Amino acid sequence: MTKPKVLISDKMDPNAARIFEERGCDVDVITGETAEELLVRIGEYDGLAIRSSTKVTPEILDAATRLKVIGRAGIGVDNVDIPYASGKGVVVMNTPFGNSITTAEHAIAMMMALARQIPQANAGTQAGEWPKSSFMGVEVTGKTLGLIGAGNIGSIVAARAQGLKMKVIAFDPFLTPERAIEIGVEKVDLDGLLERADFITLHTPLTDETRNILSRESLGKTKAGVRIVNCARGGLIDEAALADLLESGHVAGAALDVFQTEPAKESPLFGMPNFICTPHLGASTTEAQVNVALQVAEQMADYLVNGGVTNALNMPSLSAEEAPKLKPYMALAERLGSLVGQLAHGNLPKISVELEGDAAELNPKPITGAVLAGLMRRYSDTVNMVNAPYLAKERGIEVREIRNTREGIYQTLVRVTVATDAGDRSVAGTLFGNAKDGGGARLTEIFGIGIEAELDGDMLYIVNDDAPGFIGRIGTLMGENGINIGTFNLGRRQAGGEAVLLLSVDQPISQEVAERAEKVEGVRFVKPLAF
Ligand SMILES: NC(=O)C1=CN([C@@H]2O[C@H](COP(=O)(O)OP(=O)(O)OC[C@H]3O[C@@H](n4cnc5c(N)ncnc54)[C@H](O)[C@@H]3O)[C@@H](O)[C@H]2O)C=CC1
Ligand SMILES: O=C(O)CCC(=O)C(=O)O
Repeated sequence: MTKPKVLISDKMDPNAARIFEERGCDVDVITGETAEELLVRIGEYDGLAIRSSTKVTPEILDAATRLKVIGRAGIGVDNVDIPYASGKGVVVMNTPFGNSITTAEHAIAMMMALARQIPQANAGTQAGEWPKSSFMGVEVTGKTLGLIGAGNIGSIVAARAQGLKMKVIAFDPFLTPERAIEIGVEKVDLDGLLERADFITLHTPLTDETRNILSRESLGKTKAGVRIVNCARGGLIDEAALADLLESGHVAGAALDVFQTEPAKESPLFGMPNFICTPHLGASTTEAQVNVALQVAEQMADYLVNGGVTNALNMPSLSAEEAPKLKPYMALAERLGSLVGQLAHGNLPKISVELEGDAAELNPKPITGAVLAGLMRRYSDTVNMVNAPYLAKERGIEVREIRNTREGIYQTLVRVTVATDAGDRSVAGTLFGNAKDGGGARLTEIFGIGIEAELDGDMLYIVNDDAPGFIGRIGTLMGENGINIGTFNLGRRQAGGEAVLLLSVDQPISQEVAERAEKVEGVRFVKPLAF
C-alpha cells in the first residue's frame, strides 16, 4: 500500500512531522507559499496540516484531487471553507483543547497589561523618560468581568479571573444554567453584560451571529471606563468604532490579539495611547504548540492510516476504542446502502437505518453515514462518509435512525429501508463470527426474502419464478459466456413463488449477458451489481 502523503503548510512544531512519519505517512513541510504555489502543489497530497496562515479556499479544494483530510493545529477554522470541503468529501479536523489554557492566559495577561498600562510604561521607561506620574492603573479585584462566549477558553478565563477576585458574568446563548453554576458565572444577556462589565473579554468563534457583536451600537451601551480584550477573532469588534470610543475616553483601554484583517499592517487603533496589541499570539507558547502539533498529526495519521475520526467538524467522531467495533458494521452498512441504491428505482425521499440487538448498543452516526455513502454512490462516485449526509440533505432525503436493543433471529442486525414510488423496500444484514473482532458481513434479507450472501465484487441479482431447472439454465448461460461463478445464493418468498438469486462472479456482467439472462425462462428481473 502506498503511504499517505501529507503537507504541513504553516509553521508548526517539528513534533508534527515526526508523528506523521512514525505513523506511516510521508510528509513535506513547505511553509510560506503563496496561494498560487499551493494551488500547483496541493494535488499531490492526501492530508493538509495548517494553522491560520493557509487559506483553504474552494479553488484550493478543487485542485486538491487526492485530499482526504485537513487538520487545523488550533481551534478556529475560519480559514477553511468547511461547507465546500464537506461537499468534496474532505474531513476537517481541529484540536479543540490543545491551546485553550495558553489563549486564556494571554487574555488574562492582556487584561492585566491594560489595567496597569504595562506596555506603555515599559516603552517610556526604556526610552529614559521614567514616566512614573503618567500611569495610574486600576485594580481588578472586585471588578466585574463580562465574558462574551463561555466555552473552553471563556470558562478557563472565568476560573483565572475568579482567582483574581473578580465577579464574572457571561453572555453565551448556549451556556446552560447548570454549566453557569458549575463554572461560577452569572449568565446575563448581552445588554446586561455591556451595562455592568468593567472589563469585557471575547471568546466566541466568528460566525454570522457573532460578527461585529461589539458593533458601534453595542460599544455605545458599555459602561464608561470599560476595558476590552479580544483574543478570539478580529471580526467580532467594529475597529473604527472602538478607535472613536478610545479617543473619546468612553472606553478606557482596549487590547487586541486579533484583527479584522490579518496580518494587520495598519489600523486606526495603532498609536492610540490606551490601546495595546499583539500579532495573533494567543496560542503562541511552547506548550500549546507542542500540544496542537502532536494532536493534529495523531488525528490526521489515524484517519489516513486507520480510518479513526477525532475532532472532525464535518463528520461524526469515531474513537480509537469504538473504531474496531464499528468498522465491520460500517462495511456492512455501506454495502447495504449500496445494494439499496443499485436496486431501488426513482426518487428515494426517505431512508431509515435500523439497528437491532448488539448493533443497537453502538454509536449509530458512523453506521448511518456509511449507509448514506453506499446509497449516494448511485448519484456520484466521489461520495464518501463526509459528503454523503450533505448530498442526501441537498436532495431532500429524510434520514431516520432507529435503535432496537431487543434481539431478533440474529444477535445483531442492520436494516436499511427506503421509501420508493412502489412502497417501502428493505434489506438487512448481520455480522457472522465475532462482530467485535470484525466478523464477516452477510446479507440476510432482500426485499422481504431471506437469503444469505456476502456482498462483494461483481454480482448478478435475479428475481425469478421458483421452479425446477432454473438454476441449471442460469449456470449454463454463465458457462456459455465464459463467466466463472464464485458463489450461488438463493432465497424465496414461498415454494413455487417469487425467488431471488445472487451470484458472485469473477468478472463484471456485461449489458449483453444481462439481456440474455432476462430472456431465460422464469426470469422476472435482472440487475448486475458491483460492490
Ligand atoms: N488568539 C488566538 O490565538 C486563539 C483564538 N482562539 C479563538 O477563540 C475562540 C473560542 O475558543 P473556544 O473557547 O475553544 O471555543 P468554544 O467552542 O469552546 O467556545 C465558544 C463559545 O462561544 C459561544 N457562542 C457561540 N455563538 C455565540 C454568540 N452568538 N454569542 C455568545 N456566545 C456564543 C459558544 O456557545 C461557546 O460556548 C475560537 O473560536 C477561536 O476563534 C482560539 C485559540 C487561539
Ligand atoms: O495557530 C495560531 O497561532 C492561532 C491559533 C488560533 O487562532 C486558534 O487556534 O483558533
